[in-house]
Amino acid sequence: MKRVAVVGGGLAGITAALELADAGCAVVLLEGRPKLGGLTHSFERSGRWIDNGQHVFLRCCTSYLRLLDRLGVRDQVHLQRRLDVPVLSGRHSGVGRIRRNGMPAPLHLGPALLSYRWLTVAERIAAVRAALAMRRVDRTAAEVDAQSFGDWLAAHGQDARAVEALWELIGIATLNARAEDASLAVAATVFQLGLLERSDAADIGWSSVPLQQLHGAAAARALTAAGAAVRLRARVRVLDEKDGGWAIEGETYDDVVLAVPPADAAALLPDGAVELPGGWAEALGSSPIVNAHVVFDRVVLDEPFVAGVDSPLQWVFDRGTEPDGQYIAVSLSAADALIDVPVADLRDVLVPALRQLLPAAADARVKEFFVTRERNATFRPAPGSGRFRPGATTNRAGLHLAGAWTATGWPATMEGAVRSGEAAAASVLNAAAVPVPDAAS
Ligand SMILES: Cc1cc2nc3c(=O)[nH]c(=O)nc-3n(C[C@H](O)[C@H](O)[C@H](O)COP(=O)(O)OP(=O)(O)OC[C@H]3O[C@@H](n4cnc5c(N)ncnc54)[C@H](O)[C@@H]3O)c2cc1C
Repeated sequence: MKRVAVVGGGLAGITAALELADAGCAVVLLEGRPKLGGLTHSFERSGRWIDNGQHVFLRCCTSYLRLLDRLGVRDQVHLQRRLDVPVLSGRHSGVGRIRRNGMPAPLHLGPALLSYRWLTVAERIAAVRAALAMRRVDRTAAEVDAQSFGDWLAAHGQDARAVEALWELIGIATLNARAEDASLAVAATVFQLGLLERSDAADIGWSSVPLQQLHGAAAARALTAAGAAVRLRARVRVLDEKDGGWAIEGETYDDVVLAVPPADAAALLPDGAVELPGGWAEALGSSPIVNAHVVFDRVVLDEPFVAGVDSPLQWVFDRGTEPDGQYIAVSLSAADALIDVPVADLRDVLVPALRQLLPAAADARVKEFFVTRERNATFRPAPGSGRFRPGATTNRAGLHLAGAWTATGWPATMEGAVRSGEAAAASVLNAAAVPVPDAAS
């Protein structure tokens, strides 16, 4: 029986550990923090469960959905029957909608784009043309990775308004980067797999329960039931090669899966284990996400979520109505300019913006306002970042890598993390990864 240590208990490590335990390996999962779930976690505050940041997924996230099945929590997420995003403006009244019809791709989005309220008719036609051209981008080519998504949009007739009110509406939330700062290859992955290749791919899903319950707690149960040992508060500081295996804190393993963030991986990897340029972890970098949590004294949002244009707000989520109010989360991605702004200053900007976007909030009283900040929420999917993303198999026998930042082709998402965990498990088992269809039926 192979003895495997999985270091890191985020979605990547959870997936690798479960797959390896299911395949008959003796698995020990070592997580530095007191709970599993990594960047998807929750905490209790004033009697409410708060997620560190709103998370959504798409129907095309087939590996993530398979993990939810394995964890026995698929019934704890909600998945739209059909993509429908209400888009509100901070300057004008009315609702634009990005939604699909029942037609096959790419016709499923045509009517919505051609009637999209926040663009002129000429911009809508140009957007349809660009969307069709985006279907043909080779997302696997290194020269495409080196190009900027923003440059590509400009070269395909997308003006600043179309970038802001359409492409970045989706792009910033999924890439955690502005178009000009994002690799065309990573953007093409999102738009091709998420929107343009299958009509149902972009139906949006979200958890109906706190993320800690959906991922961390469910994973601890599933791993224990599968015979894996879960060790919390077990931060790994050194990885030693020993007798053809690997030693961690005095115990030896045949294989190790390092499923930790890039900087932690760089610190633990032996010299020469990956063929990446020196300083790769710093070069990959990280990008922040800020969430503002606002409790109003009445219901102000009667949709599960809305997106904003002409507004500092990006996406606004209903986090639950309460007997005397509603809890709203505002998710702000690519938040470099906001990550260090004091709470009071964020409140001064975001609460008036909420009142402008949501008419029902105009006279509502704010009962609570607080902020969660994730400085290292994702790696930066900058043009050329692909060359800093290693695959699951390293140059050292028995040493494997996982994490949303590894070479999955995806931006740093839950789907990317789970896919990387699958790839690492396949690398340990010395087997080809089981091909996953790109979108669930
Ligand atoms: C606020 C926010 C919003 C997001 N929104 C979305 C979204 O809407 N949709 C989406 O798909 N994705 C979203 N993401 C991204 C998604 O959460 C991540 O891509 C994914 O969870 C990363 O999983 P991971 O396992 O690769 O890494 P991590 O979750 O970072 O897990 C790594 C784990 O390793 C542990 N660790 C580190 N060093 C050591 C060590 N030396 N020893 C032991 N353990 C160690 C860490 O404690 C951590 O638990 C969001 C992220 C954030 C922060």
